[in-house]
Amino acid sequence: MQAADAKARAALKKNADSDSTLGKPTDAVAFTKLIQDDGTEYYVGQHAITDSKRQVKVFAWKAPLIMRMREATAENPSNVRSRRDFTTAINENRIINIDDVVFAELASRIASLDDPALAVIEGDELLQEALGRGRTPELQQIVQTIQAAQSKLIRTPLERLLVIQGGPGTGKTAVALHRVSYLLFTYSDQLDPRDVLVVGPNPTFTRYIRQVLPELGDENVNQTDLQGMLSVTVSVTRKEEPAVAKLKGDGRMDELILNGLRNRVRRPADDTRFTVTGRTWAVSISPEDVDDLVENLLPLNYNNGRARFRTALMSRLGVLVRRGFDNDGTRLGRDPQELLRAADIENFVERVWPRLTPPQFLSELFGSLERLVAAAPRAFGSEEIQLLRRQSASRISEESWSKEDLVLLDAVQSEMSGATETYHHIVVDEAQDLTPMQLKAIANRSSGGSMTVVGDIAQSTGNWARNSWDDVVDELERKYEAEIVELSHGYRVPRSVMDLAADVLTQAAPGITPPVVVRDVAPGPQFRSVDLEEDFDAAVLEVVKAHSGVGRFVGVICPDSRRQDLEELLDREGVKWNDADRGGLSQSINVVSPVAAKGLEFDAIVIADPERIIEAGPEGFRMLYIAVTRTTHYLNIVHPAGHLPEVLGGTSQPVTESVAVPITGELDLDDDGPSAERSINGNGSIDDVSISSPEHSLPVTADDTRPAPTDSFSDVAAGDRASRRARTIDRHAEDVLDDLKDTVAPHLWRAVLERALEQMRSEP
Ligand SMILES: Nc1ncnc2c1ncn2[C@@H]1O[C@H](COP(=O)(O)OP(=O)(O)OP(=O)(O)O)[C@@H](O)[C@H]1O
Repeated sequence: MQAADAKARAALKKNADSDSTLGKPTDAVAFTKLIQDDGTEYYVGQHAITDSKRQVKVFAWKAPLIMRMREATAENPSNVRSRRDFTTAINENRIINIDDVVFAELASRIASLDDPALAVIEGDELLQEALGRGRTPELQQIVQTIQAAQSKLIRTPLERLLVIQGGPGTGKTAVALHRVSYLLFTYSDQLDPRDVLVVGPNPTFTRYIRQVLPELGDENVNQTDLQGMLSVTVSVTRKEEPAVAKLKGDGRMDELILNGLRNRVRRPADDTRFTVTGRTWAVSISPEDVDDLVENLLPLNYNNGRARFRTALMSRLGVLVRRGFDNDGTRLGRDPQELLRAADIENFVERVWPRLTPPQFLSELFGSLERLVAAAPRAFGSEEIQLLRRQSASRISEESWSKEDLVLLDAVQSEMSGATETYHHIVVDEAQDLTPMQLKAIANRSSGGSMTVVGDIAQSTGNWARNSWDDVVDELERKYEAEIVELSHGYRVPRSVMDLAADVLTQAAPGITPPVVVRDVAPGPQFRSVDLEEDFDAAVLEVVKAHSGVGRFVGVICPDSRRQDLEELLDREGVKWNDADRGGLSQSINVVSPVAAKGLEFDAIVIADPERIIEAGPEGFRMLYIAVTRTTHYLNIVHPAGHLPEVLGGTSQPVTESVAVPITGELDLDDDGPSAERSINGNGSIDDVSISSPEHSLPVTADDTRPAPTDSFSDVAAGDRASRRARTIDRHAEDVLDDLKDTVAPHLWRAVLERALEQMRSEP
């Protein structure tokens, strides 16, 4: 049976969700039993199961009642006495393990602990088992182990602008997708899967996440990357200079486009005469008449305005024809408009209000300095206008377009037609990188402002790398005020790796706290120093093969400058590998650029030359932070001898163009940063000791964890620390000055700085 409308479809789907035939016969019937204080029992599974009298035997995980009960914690059991988790054999509906949590008992056990929440997560066997599993090229659903903090976000009501901030691996993507499933279930009378749009940063990411919703029983949700979301399809053949790319993402481009379109409507310089069939006289339209006709139509979208202009013109000319007949004293026996020549009308409309396509408009705008100057809002500088100016191709089909142009073409399309497909709920992943123009394109597609926006400010890179959610929220806030909520536990990255990442974070995003890690995994980060440049790629390959040889899902994160050589070596050696920057992921070896690695995860990450990743920038430290945090288990860092960056415990100081300014949280000016004080010992665990660097302390072996520190280097370490601190302070001071210069008149600098210090001191 076909459902005629969205509501009926939703009702059918809801019924189907409680149909015991959903899911495979080998799926677990239920995975949890919740028992309330009064003894009532609730079985929970992937799908609801009802008996012949339509009594629910097993509740779907996403039923609001169940979600609320699963948020029970030891401190706040909310009428839930105990929870029993069942583990079933894979592809066999047979229980192989049972784990019981009795909340009162748990409460007394953890009462004395420093961080009870963490202790509970660490002690959650089912979760730990799930996190320890090997990864695949597709993200998996997490219904059985959703954590209380995640559940609260999943359950946030539909009509919200929810922003989820969280460090790497805190489950933001997983939460956003499970939220979609929850919303489709709970608001099935208002929300059809086709009303939901999930937007990711690139096609590889979309492929990586696309199975989660169908696995949860939700087909037909639109999942796409940003480029795929746009309404204009032209192929991208042009790469912009960074300054041009940044400018084209600027929100002011919207106004430039609007002005540019309005400027295309032109009044003729002289009167225009229109022949009247069968008459010796003609009717004419003056420039002032055109002004009158156009005035009220300009605020309409361009195409609609054009159509209305044509109608208004015809009716005005009709009046003039009728008047002419009256003056002649002749009877007009038909519609006066029929006496006008269609070609004359079309030519005139085309002269005043030309028919345009988005590519034609943009090509002509960028190709004319005069048009650009006329369209540029006052805030545009002359250098900015020059940045946009380019030679138009002689034929529109030969014009070259950049990916930044695509967003502009989309904006032109929407200004022209006023019609963009809209969605009731939009999920935006990796939102921290989006340009204002991209954000506008997304906001344009939201029918009422209901969105789930996820990302991590510390991983914000690109031309619009940012240090807060403020401007993102400004672009997206229409009907609802944004609620920014943070996830603080990291489920992906093992502790020893996150400790290393935390050192990188001090440079990447000072002031941001790394996630609280919930698992330990041996062996911790492994370092490999390579003496000769000609041996470098072979050393990377050796490490990669060691992982792929035992069936691990490997990501090789490689800076662009090393990419071609590495790819050639892989091909020469006949190694099967996959280019993760184009298309999808393969089960075994995937070569990926730092920026495309965002959002992905692998069993093993091999970083080839971290120093070059930092130097390639922009936001090189953030790129390295992203690279380090992609692993669920193994991390290998291969570097040329003497070129291990200081933030990873080496001695090299990569030359970077930009250093992120502090973001949030307290500034601890006396903090030397953990990188100066920590080292990883031979077992991969971390000791709080002072050392200089592994390269000073021991000869570098072929494949080595960072060696244990020795006391004899503590003086060097102190000296290093002092000079590093001085350099860090210098850099930040320069950043603060740059910001001041950009935003405050010079005579106010001192007062502003003094006031800022005062405010900092008075903050709790
Ligand atoms: N409650 C959970 N139970 C089991 N696995 C979980 C849970 N939460 C998160 N994970 C797992 O942790 C990993 C990281 O999750 P996810 O990719 O959603 O994190 P993220 O915050 O989006 O990371 P990034 O910032 O790197 O994009 C995934 O493998 C996910 O399945």
